[in-house]
Amino acid sequence: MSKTLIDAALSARLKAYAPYSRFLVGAALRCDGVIYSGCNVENAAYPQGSCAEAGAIAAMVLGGGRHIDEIVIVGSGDAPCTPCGGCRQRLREFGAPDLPVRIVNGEGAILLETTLEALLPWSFGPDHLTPVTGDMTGDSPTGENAESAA
Ligand SMILES: O=c1ccn([C@H]2C[C@H](O)[C@@H](CO)O2)c(=O)[nH]1
Ligand SMILES: [Zn+2]
Repeated sequence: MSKTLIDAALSARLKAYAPYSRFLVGAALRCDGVIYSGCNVENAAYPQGSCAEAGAIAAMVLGGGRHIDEIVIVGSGDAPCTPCGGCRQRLREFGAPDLPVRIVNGEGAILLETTLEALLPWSFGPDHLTPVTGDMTGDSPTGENAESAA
C-alpha cells in the first residue's frame, strides 16, 4: 500500500465542501498506477450532495480509467468512514470483489482494511447485464455496443 495513495486521500479531504455536516471526506483510488481523488461536495438541497468516492470515480472515468485497483478513504472522527450503500454500488461498477478498501484516520493510520466483497456481498454488477448487452468493457452506454444492440 503506497503512502502516496493515503496522502492523496488526506489532501482531497482538505478540499471537501461540507458546510452542513462538517464531515469532511477524501477518497483516492489507483487505476493502472494513476491516482485519482475526490472529496464530498454538499448542497443546500441536501440530497444533491455527493460523496468523495463518487468524485474520485468520476475523475478516473474522465481520465480514461475503467477499473479500480485499490482505494483509500478518510473521513472525520475516530470511527472508520466506511462507504455508504450508494458508493459501495459505485465501487462495484469498477472494482473486482477482492478490491482492497482501506479506511484511514486523519493522520493516515489504517483503521480498517477490507474488500468490496465484504462490504457488498451478493452484489449486482455489470456481469449480470452481459446476456443482454454483450461485453460492455470500456464502452459507455452510447458507445458502439449500445448502438449495435439497438
Ligand atoms: O463514505 C462516505 C461517507 C460519507 N460521505 C459524506 C457524505 C456527506 O457529505 C457527509 C456526511 O454524510 O459525508 C462521503 O463522502 N463518503
Ligand atoms: Zn457515498
